[in-house]
Amino acid sequence: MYHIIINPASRSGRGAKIWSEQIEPALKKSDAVYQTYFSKKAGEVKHLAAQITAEYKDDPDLKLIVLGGDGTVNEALQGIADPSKVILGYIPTGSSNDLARDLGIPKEPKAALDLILRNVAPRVMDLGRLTYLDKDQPEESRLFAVSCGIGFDAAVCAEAMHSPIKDTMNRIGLGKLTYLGIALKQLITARKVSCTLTTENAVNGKQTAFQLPRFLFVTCMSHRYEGGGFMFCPPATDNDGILDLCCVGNISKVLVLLALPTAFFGKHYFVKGIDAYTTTQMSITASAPLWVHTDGEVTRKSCGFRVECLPGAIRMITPEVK
Ligand SMILES: Nc1ncnc2c1ncn2[C@@H]1O[C@H](COP(=O)(O)OP(=O)(O)OP(=O)(O)O)[C@@H](O)[C@H]1O
Repeated sequence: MYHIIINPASRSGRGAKIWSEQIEPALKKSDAVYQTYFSKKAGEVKHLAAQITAEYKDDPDLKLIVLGGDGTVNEALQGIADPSKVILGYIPTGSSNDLARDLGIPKEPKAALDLILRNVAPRVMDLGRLTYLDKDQPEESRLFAVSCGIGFDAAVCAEAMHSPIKDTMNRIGLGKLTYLGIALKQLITARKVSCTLTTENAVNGKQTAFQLPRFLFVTCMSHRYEGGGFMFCPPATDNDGILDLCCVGNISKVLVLLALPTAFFGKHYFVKGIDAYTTTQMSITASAPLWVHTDGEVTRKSCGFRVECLPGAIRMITPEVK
């Protein structure tokens, strides 16, 4: 049986339409056995995933299908009791869809459903786990599928989540322009603070600490794309047990503006001050609290956190073995 969690609010309400006009009719025509779970408000996807995985905890191959954007998948991950028992399918209806982009899952929802119904063998995929280490606040962890980050990229997500024009722009198919506008504004106003980044060498386990004075952002990726197609980490592979980092240090904002379009093609490392690292786990301590995101979901500002790769933590329905 397929357990399908639906975020009707994804892409400013298009999720509901895609479900009722494309996915539900196709499912009814098929012989698939399924149960649906609609989120009614933000935060509910986590509870639905927790409820399903608790109720079917004895099923080692629980088929959990998420219809929504990257943020919906991220929320579902927070609720799944034991990811190793879950086979995750994804029907992308968000505006960024970076997870689907990297996995090769069709962006056309009906084609994504067809892939799920074809019953292809799932493959393992790494997850990341971010644990906040702020003093005076309880330790809290969040899983992520695509990436997590601190600084500019998270600030863009934070503002986009509450942007009054995002819905209107999404409705007329120009959602990406919202992000572009917010990114420009955030770039102008971004406060650069310093941080210490500690990585662990993926091969020999050796730890290295870097000082990044006045950094703009650090993103830690399991997949290649974030932010709607920016290929910040071209070598990132989601089943190698390694996380890839893109660190944007103390470079002029004009240079950042020049480098950002090249990041769509993964060519931004020509700029001195943008550096790539690989790690199995890393920690970051910033001199002031900054926004932090996991898969574009922003819940708080933080001065420090640890990130680790959870190799092969979940099984994912994808078109081909990478
Ligand atoms: N019924 C609902 N009403 C409002 N918000 C919801 C609902 N269900 C889930 N959410 C919220 O929607 C957000 C996830 O949206 P998601 O990122 O998947 O789509 P999107 O915003 O269209 O895509 P993108 O992030 O790519 O722009 C989460 O923050 C989640 O809490």
